[in-house]
Amino acid sequence: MSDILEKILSVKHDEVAAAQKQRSLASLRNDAEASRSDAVLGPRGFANAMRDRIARGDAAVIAEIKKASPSKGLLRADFRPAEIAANYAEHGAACLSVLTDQPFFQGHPDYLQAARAACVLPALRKDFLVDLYQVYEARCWGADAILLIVAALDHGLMAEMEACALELGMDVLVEIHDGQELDAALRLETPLLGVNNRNLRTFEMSLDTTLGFLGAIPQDRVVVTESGIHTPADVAKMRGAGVNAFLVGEAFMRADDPGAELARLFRA
Ligand SMILES: O=C(O)c1ccccc1NCC(=O)[C@H](O)[C@H](O)COP(=O)(O)O
Repeated sequence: MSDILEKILSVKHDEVAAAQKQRSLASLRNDAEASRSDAVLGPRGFANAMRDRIARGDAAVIAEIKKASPSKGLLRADFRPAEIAANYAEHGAACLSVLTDQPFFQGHPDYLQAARAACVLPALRKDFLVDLYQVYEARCWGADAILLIVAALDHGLMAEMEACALELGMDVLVEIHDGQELDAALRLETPLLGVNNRNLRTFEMSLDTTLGFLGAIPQDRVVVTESGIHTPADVAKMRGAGVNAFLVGEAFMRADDPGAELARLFRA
């Protein structure tokens, strides 16, 4: 029986096939290339925003905007992406992560555009990318970075997608969860290496997943701990181990005031 990740990936292949019937790759690529020099859509420098925070001694927080998730269902009924983005920016987020997946996370490409327009922060297209077509889409929608999940991709295609993203001026967050995936991630150029504490097939969660990788990750990579960060103690545990970059969704989405919750978790 297929797990949730397999189901998501199958839907993504169908979505790409359907989108390509509406609009050719060549047409999409033209707009993606033109967007590089667009005053509004031009890339904002996701990796640099992360590195700047860390160089100042602060935590670099990628604050996520997600309405729902497969593991937890609806997270936030009163969901206004632009307001949330501005609120995150006011409270010190380094970057945004915006779900564009609709069937599993109730996301939308419009949310990415609205969030980005509401503040100056760079934004990640948070979705399950399985095809170059989605990389061009991401840039057309104003994404400053894309997520590449090692478990979801053939390694040759992953390298091609990274090269395409970099060529378009976007950064890449590469995501791993288990040991065999690290080598493939390190073959990419990106400095941003996400370790997902959530097993995307079983939803099991352990912050020890990030901690277990630390000895094996070269110093020139920025380790981003992803998922399951809920308390100041979780943040302190990570920072104590030398992890200074975070991707947080649920804890903020469930709070009355997501930005204030960000400040509360990361104040120290
Ligand atoms: O969040 C899920 O339920 C999920 C299920 C299947 C694949 C991916 C999933 N989440 C993506 C993420 O990794 C998180 O949105 C992100 O790391 C933030 O996690 P959290 O702070 O725990 O919301």
